[in-house]
Amino acid sequence: MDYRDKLVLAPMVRVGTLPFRLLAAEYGADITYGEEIIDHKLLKCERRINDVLRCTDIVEKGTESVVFRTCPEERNKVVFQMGTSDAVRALKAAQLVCKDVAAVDINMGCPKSFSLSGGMGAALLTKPELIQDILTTLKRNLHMPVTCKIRLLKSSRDTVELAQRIEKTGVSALAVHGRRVADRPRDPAKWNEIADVVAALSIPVIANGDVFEFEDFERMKVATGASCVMVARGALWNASIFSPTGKLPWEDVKREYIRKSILWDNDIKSTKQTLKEMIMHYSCLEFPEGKAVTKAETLADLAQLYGQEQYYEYVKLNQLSSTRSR
Ligand SMILES: Cc1cc2nc3c(=O)[nH]c(=O)nc-3n(C[C@H](O)[C@H](O)[C@H](O)COP(=O)(O)O)c2cc1C
Repeated sequence: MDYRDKLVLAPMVRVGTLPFRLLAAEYGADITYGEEIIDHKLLKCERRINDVLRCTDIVEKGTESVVFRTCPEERNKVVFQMGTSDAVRALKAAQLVCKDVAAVDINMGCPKSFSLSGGMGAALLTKPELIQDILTTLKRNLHMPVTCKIRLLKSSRDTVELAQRIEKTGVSALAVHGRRVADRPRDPAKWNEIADVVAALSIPVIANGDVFEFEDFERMKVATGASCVMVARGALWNASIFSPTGKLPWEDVKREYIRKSILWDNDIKSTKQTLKEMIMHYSCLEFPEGKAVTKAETLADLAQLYGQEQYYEYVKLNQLSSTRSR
């Protein structure tokens, strides 16, 4: 994986599943992160080839619950992000997915209490020895790029010091979200502190925070010196942010997202959550569309809501005939 001059879709829980990643890639994202998946969960899973959808599934053993789905089309750009607090567990979990993805990333920035209480996410930022243990264990045993994503520490000097320690582990790149753990999403990202990290490292830095228009990619590159820029909310609200020819109407992007969700039989909870996030940004969940999405129980319900019944029937028919021909 080459980390120079890339536009990157950020990891987003419940959002960064296969349809959304493929959508972002179609509009121009060079690298697409999956949602964070916790190592404990992966260790209860097995890898299955899905002959009907022609993809690979990581499925909870003894169930049909798909924890991660990927397909050959995205093999060279998908990054698997993991939550962990233990090197051995992280390695075992990564070994389950490493054949199917381009890189493995460790989340060291999540400020949510479930992460912190498990010693994961931003809890790692205060444990440089553990960071080193996790990253060197992965680097030594996985023959693929390993990266991590951090937030800013309380001073720029501390962030740079930690980033330099991380660089020494041999990671291929470092993603820096320009906010501190206590910052809220509305607080401006500190691009100047990302610039300090870029200046101190030789490996590529992936700069993240407050990109909302295509032009912001270039602005952020110039302001930080980073060669890669990562976007989360700007892509969630309109995945065509990656397109150099300008954003497409939100309605078109939403329709394409629903079609891809149908095609890849995406988890209904994930599809609904992603749609709700989009609707909350442009409209309101209390309006009829929002209420109908909230009420939807299946992809068929959503297909009907967005006038995609024919497409839904066509996809299901194809999948059925593909099942029968095996
Ligand atoms: C809905 C949502 C889910 C997120 N899930 C993750 C995650 O799984 N892993 C992670 O490292 N960051 C996660 N983040 C943080 C983003 O990756 C990103 O660092 C942050 O939103 C700042 O980027 P932005 O200003 O472009 O939104 C999430 C953010 C959002 C909005």
